[in-house]
Amino acid sequence: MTDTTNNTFDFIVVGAGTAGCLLANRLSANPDHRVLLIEAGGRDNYHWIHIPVGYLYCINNPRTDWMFRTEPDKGLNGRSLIYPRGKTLGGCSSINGMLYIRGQARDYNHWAEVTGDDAWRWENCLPDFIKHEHHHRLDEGGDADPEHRDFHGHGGEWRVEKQRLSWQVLDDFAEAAAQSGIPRTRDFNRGDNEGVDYFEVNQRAGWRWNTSKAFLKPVRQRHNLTIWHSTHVNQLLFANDGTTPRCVGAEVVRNGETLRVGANREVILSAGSIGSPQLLQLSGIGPADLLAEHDIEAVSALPGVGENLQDHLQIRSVYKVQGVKTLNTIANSLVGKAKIGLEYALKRTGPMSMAPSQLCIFTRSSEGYDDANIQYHVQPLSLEAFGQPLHPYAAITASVCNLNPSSRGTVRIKSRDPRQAPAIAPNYLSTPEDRQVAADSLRVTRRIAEQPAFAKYQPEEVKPGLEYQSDDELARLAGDIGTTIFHPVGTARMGRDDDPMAVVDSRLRVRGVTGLRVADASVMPTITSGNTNSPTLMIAEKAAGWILSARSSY
Ligand SMILES: Cc1cc2nc3c(=O)[nH]c(=O)nc-3n(C[C@H](O)[C@H](O)[C@H](O)COP(=O)(O)OP(=O)(O)OC[C@H]3O[C@@H](n4cnc5c(N)ncnc54)[C@H](O)[C@@H]3O)c2cc1C
Repeated sequence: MTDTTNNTFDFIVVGAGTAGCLLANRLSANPDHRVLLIEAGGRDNYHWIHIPVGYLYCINNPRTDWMFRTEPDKGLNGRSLIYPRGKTLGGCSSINGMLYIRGQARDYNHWAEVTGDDAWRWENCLPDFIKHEHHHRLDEGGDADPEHRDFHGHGGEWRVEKQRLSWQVLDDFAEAAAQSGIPRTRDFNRGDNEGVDYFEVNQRAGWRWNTSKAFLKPVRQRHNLTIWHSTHVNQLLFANDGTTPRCVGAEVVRNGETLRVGANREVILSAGSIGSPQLLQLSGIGPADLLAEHDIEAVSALPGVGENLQDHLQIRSVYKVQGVKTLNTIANSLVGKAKIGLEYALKRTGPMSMAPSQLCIFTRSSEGYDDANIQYHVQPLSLEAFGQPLHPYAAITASVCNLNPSSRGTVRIKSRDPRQAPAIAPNYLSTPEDRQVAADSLRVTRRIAEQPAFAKYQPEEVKPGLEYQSDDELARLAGDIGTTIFHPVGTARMGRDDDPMAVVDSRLRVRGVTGLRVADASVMPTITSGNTNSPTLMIAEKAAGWILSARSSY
């Protein structure tokens, strides 16, 4: 191994994903800080990253995806899922659905309770969402209402736009939702997201807006910022002078060579909900029995590392429809495909500018809930599974997920080899409550589909199928048709000092060591009620503030 004393920085950020790109930007804003950002994937120069519909070609593609799979899952009737995670500059923000959703105020108030730190209350998170935001309704000539500025920002790096498309069948599904009693909303992001409307997206003029373009590109010229892509971090390095172990850098593989890089002040782990617990475990921070099983010397025995995995399981109902166009029928002919390509080439609009989902609904699966506990992603298309062809008939998909599942899974290394993927076991639908919400939410889908605005298309429930009616049947069917909506969180969760399963404290410092924080989706104690990208950016914004305000290393 080459020991490169020249490779010493003030801060090392591991992982140039959603959180890592923002952190590198903020930490290098002070020219006195030497910052190294390390990313295992390559540059984000693949054209399908930037054309919105290209997420279809980035998922399950080794050029942009880690190509993980879950363990066979009992709740999914033994199925194993592909489990995409972005492997390129921008991380998952380069391959995700671009949907901009913050969650609910109660999510963050709960984090504040769990950690005992009011910094996580909704009103104290709001400024960190707003800080980097550039919201279309606040543009000159935008249609912001007077309160909009209380909730949204303008002039930040993170662009939020309106979608550049419209579908009659989705307008009518939205009307059907309203007819079923769900209120219309114009903004999902003010703390209470109940309602129906089109999603807002992270795009700029019809192109994907990922965190690499937003936070890295404008500052790449900074002399104090070094970006190493195509560089795999094998493990974190610790100095132990008999007191508390201190994280002093990382071992990386770059251009085929194994190197050590040093950090004078802090290492910030932003490798995501799979990569961060994997790296902690490989570095001797994890459950004592797991470390012993792989003969890894314990630096800090923390039983919570890799536990508490939470994800949203989307249950995809498919409705065949009559007398209206969907993407299935348009894209199934050569002329249709050509028209779609031409529209995007000329105007950056239409299906190629499409995020994976267009219409959003937050509602309750049953009367017993005080707030929305399920979310819909509705699409004017249907297919058997991602990567497979569209069905040959006109159809829509109404995918519903339980926002606050009680099932918990794990991420555990399978060997000491840093190149070997860890075992990912989400344990979906493993609690009676989650199975009940799954069954009830399928009934809510049916109720919406029965309303006059949608019933006029004579919808036929192809999946799961009206022959299934009981709780047990619907929960089992949910296991057959359910799949990840790509939101793993919680595997290095924060908590109070006396919480044995907490991995980091409320300021994201790893327990039992110094010089190391985790700042990414893995620190969430509970999953947010919605999509997880913007909450992760908010976490990174907070972390950057805390790191910069610390006078020296702690
Ligand atoms: C297909 C898909 C669709 C999604 N759709 C949406 C959506 O529409 N809206 C939404 O809000 N959220 C969505 N999400 C979720 C959201 O994108 C993630 O929650 C968020 O990006 C997580 O950010 P992160 O910083 O925690 O991790 P990541 O963005 O995954 O960043 C981690 C980075 O660390 C790197 N890394 C990992 N291990 C190592 C290592 N050993 N060495 C060096 N580098 C390493 C990775 O390559 C990656 O770049 C989606 C995710 C996916 C995958």
